[in-house]
Amino acid sequence: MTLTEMIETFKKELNPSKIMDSLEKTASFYDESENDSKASGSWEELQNQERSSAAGFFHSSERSRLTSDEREPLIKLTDVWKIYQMGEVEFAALKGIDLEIYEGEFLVILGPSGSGKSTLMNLLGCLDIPSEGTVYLDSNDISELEESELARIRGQMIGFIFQSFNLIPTLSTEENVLLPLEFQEEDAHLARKKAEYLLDIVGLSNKKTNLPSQLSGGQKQRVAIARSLAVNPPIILADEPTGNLDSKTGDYILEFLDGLHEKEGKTIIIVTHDLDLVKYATRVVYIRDGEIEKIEIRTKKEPSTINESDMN
Ligand SMILES: Nc1ncnc2c1ncn2[C@@H]1O[C@H](COP(=O)(O)OP(=O)(O)OP(=O)(O)O)[C@@H](O)[C@H]1O
Repeated sequence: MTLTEMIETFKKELNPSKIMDSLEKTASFYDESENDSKASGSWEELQNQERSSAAGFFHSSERSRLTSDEREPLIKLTDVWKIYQMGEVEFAALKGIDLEIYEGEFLVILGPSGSGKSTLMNLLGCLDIPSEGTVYLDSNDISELEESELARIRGQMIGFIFQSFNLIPTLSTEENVLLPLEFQEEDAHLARKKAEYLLDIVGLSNKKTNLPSQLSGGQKQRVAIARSLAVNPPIILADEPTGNLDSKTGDYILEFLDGLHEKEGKTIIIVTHDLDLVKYATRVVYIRDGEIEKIEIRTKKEPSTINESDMN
C-alpha cells in the first residue's frame, strides 16, 4: 500500500458520516433484539428489568414522553461540598455546588486546572460521596443507598469514559465490553451478541480478541465507548475523553458522542479543560476554585463567551 493510499484509508476510517450509519445500525440492533426475544422471552425479561429501574432504552424511553415541567433531573446536586482532609488542614475542592442535569442535555463542564472538575465528575458519577449536601441519581439520594444498590443503579444509569481508558489489561477487547453486562446477569448469548454489535459500531469487530496493549489510543477509547454503551445507559459521563488522543482521533470520538446525543438522545456529560469541546454543548458549566462561576445555555456550534483567558 502506498503512503497516499494509507492516508486515504485512514481518512475513510475517520469519516464522521460512517458514524451515523453505525448509530442507525445500533438502533436497528436493539429493535431486532427486541423482536427476537419476544419469541424467546429473554429480551422481554431484560426490558422489564430495565424499565423497572427507569434506565430507559435506546429510543422511546418513558421519560422522553414527559414534558419538561414533569421531568425529574437524572442527576441533581444540592449545596454539595467536597472537603479533603490533609492531616490537620482541610481543603474545600467544591463549595456549595447546585446543579441539575436533565435527559437529552450535552453538558460540558469546563474549568482551569485545579478548579475541581475531577472532584465534580466523581460526584456526578456517584463514584464518591459529598462531605456536605446531597447527590441524587434518578431521584435517589445516593447517601441513603446500600453500596450494592448504588452500584446497580449507577451501572444501569451511567456509562463511563475516562481519559486513561480504564480497560482491564488482561481481558480481550470483547471481554472488556462484556464486563458491565456480566454485572447485569444478562443471558450469555445475548451479551456476546451485543458486544459484537457494539464493537462493530465503533469499527473494531476485527480486534475483538486483541488485548488493550495491542490497540492504539484511539482504538482503546473506542473500546471504552463500546463498553460504556453495553447496558444502554441514558447517561454517558466522560472525563477528558480526548485528552490522550491526537486531534483527528479526538474529533472522531467527539463526533461519535455527538451522534449518540443527536440520534439516540443520550445525555452526555463531558468534564474537560479543552475549550474546543464547547461547540458540541447545549449547556456549559464553568467552574473556578470549586464554585460554579458561569452557566451558558447554548445552541450547538454557536460561539461561546468563555475564552482562553478563562482557562488560566
Ligand atoms: N485527595 C485529595 N486530597 C487533597 N486535595 C485534593 C485531593 N484531590 C484533589 N484535591 C485538590 O482539590 C482541587 C481540585 O482538584 P481536581 O482534581 O478536582 O481539579 P481539576 O479541575 O480536575 O484539575 P485538572 O484539570 O488539573 O485535572 C485541587 O486543588 C487539588 O489539589
